[in-house]
Amino acid sequence: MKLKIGIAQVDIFLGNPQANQQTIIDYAQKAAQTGVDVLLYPEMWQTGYALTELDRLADHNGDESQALLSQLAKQHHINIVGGSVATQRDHKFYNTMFVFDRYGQKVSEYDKLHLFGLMNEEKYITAGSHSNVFNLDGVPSAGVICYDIRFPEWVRTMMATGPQELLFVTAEWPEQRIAQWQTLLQARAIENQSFVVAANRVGHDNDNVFGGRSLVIDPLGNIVKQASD
Ligand SMILES: NC(=O)CCC(=O)C(=O)O
Repeated sequence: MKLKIGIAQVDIFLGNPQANQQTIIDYAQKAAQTGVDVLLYPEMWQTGYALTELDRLADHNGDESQALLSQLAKQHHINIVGGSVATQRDHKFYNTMFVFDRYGQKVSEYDKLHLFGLMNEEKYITAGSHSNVFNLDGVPSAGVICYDIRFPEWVRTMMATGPQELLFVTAEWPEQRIAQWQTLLQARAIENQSFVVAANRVGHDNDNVFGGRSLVIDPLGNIVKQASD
């Protein structure tokens, strides 16, 4: 099975879902025009890390994000690994990935399990409790969110269940640790003998400059493609 992968390595407007939704719409269109089978978006693409404004910004049950991603998947007939968005459920906030198949059907929903203290995530966000495996065009796959890649045993346990052949990673990974980004992703590819597809955002927010360098890595750890900063 051969899959053409699209990675949306985009900037994110802090606390501005409308502007960010337009970016996501534009990239789905570009992906469809170039025959992409699976499109991956970055972490927290609706809002960025506007964590102090989650009361106002978090997507209730993820309804708005899910409707948009489902519609784009169906309209363009592409699978979408929807990065992640800030969601609100039962008076708690989560960092949630939604995955949709080509027919607009949701195939997975995952709340980030390892919260990143250096970006204050654990002060505002509730950790998820389960892993994230799904099947896209017959390819067994898994998805993780940013800091999750620093937990190799946990990733390995999830990847071994299939075994999963493809690991999708969505991120807001700062430039200052970008060398670790690459090394960690190559390690996850090698130890799981799987492809790794990783989307990192570019641009900056009030606290961080983000490093881009989105990657596709083969099961031997070789870099198949790497974006710039
Ligand atoms: N958004 C994140 O989880 C960032 C993780 C990160 O930067 C790291 O070094 O780990």
